[in-house]
Amino acid sequence: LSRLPVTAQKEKLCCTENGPIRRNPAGNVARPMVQKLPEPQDIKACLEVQDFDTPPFYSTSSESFRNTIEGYSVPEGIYDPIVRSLHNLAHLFLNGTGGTTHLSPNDPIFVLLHTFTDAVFDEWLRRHPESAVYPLENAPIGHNRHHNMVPFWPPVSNAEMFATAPENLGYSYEAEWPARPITLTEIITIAVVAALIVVAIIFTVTTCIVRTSSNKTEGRQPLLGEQYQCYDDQDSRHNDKTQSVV
Ligand SMILES: O=C1C=c2cc(C(=O)O)[nH]c2=CC1=O
Repeated sequence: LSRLPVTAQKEKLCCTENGPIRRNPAGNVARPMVQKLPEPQDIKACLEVQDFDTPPFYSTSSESFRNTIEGYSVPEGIYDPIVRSLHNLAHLFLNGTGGTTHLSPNDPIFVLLHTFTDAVFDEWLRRHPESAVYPLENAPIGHNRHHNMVPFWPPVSNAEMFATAPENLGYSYEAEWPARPITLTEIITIAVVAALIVVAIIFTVTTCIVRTSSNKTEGRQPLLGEQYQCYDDQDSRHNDKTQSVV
């Protein structure tokens, strides 16, 4: 705020009762758990949560990607009422306008935080195409698949926005994501391919050794081996003019 022109500093940036934007990052001494920001490994962990959402499709849902990225679960997905992580933790860390619901959009960090949260969601959609299922019913009002998102106009449903960005929405995120863990199927495939390569190598090497050694053995044999001697004996018998042939 101090970097704004003096006139802007005196003005209310937005029409709230809260006055100018306030930040006191990591300053909430009453809540030590919100004195830190989320870590990169928290992003990695939440990207591995399998299901998009789980009953009751609320802030108490456990093992739900939606509730985890929102920040009501530990980053691995287990719901814990005292935990604040990821998106919520970033809000609460700001400890001021940006940490107060309904005022937080007044802090410009809001846009960055929510854009990054959407980028994580986009990456999750990409990694879990098989379990990317938006709740059809039983979610709170406005949060079922075909409900329209309030307050957008013209109306747009949750289902329409439950889509990967570049392919469906016309924008993309430039972010480096932690490596995806190898799945069991991939481990089995790699093991089978590696085993086949090892067998092929052993077969090739063995064949070469056998051929080389048999070539060597053949090479050492006298040109006139037993069979040639045999022919030789026969020939000499035929040629022996002293023996009568019957
Ligand atoms: O502005 C917000 C403030 C929040 C505080 C929490 C919390 O978990 O206590 N969550 C928030 C979300 C916001 O958007």
